[in-house]
Amino acid sequence: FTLTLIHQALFGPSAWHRHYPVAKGSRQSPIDIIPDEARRDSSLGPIFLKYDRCTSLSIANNGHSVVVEFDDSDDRSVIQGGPLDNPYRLKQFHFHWGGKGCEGSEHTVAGVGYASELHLVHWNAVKYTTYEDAATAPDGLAVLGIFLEQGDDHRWLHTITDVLYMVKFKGSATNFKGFNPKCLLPSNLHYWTYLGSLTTPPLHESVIWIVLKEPIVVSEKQLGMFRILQFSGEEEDQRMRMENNFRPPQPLKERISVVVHD
Ligand SMILES: Cc1cc(C)cc(S(N)(=O)=O)c1
Ligand SMILES: [Zn+2]
Repeated sequence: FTLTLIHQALFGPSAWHRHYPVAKGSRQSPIDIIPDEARRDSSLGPIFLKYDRCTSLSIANNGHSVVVEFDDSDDRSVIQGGPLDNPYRLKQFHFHWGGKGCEGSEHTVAGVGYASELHLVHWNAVKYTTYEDAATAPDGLAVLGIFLEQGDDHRWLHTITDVLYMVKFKGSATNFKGFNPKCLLPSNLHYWTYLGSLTTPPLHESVIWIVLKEPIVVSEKQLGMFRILQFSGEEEDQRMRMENNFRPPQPLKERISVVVHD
């Protein structure tokens, strides 16, 4: 327990500003979304998700989360519409979660967190030639955030939780082809959107955030499967269970507010 506290103090969110001064920037993520203060913008339309099943490639443990990578060499799997000027290509998705019974989402809604949060990361391949270039540009990335609420078993999440044992340790990866993330979407795509950042270092302020209002429901058992993952590598003797890998909400600063579409 004390090891975790020391680890948090040295490497956790409150220490990131030492190596990444942008951590105290003007458009940091996540934030606490206050629905009653969200502005309506009639020019803001619905988002469209075109996810082609055959672009998923692999699932990996990168020491911070479990990530499913996609083939982003063309526009087969994209998000478009809403606040976006052009299609953004799906590159990867990953999760953030808490400890047993604790909250683990990054964004909160009127101060309330969810059990977990799924991030589908897309990049602007129309304006930028590589993901790396897009990741440092103010309109380079579009991340779709989906809350996971604890309840009944999710019908499709087992396709991910069933293979987590294969990527238990940092640096491990395995084949994960033919997965369509459409099965992880809630029934409606009403969303809040605001300009923000990556929520883990390097914290680039390059993300147009689109956070869905409706959570998906997953069971405590399925959430518990994420906690078999380790922050540490197989060879490290200090076993560090991967949990509470979320950044707390950051100051809204001069961002007037979030915009809502429903
Ligand atoms: C460091 C980092 C990289 C990527 C692609 C995405 C994020 S996040 N959690 O903001 O979606 C963080
Ligand atoms: Zn994330």
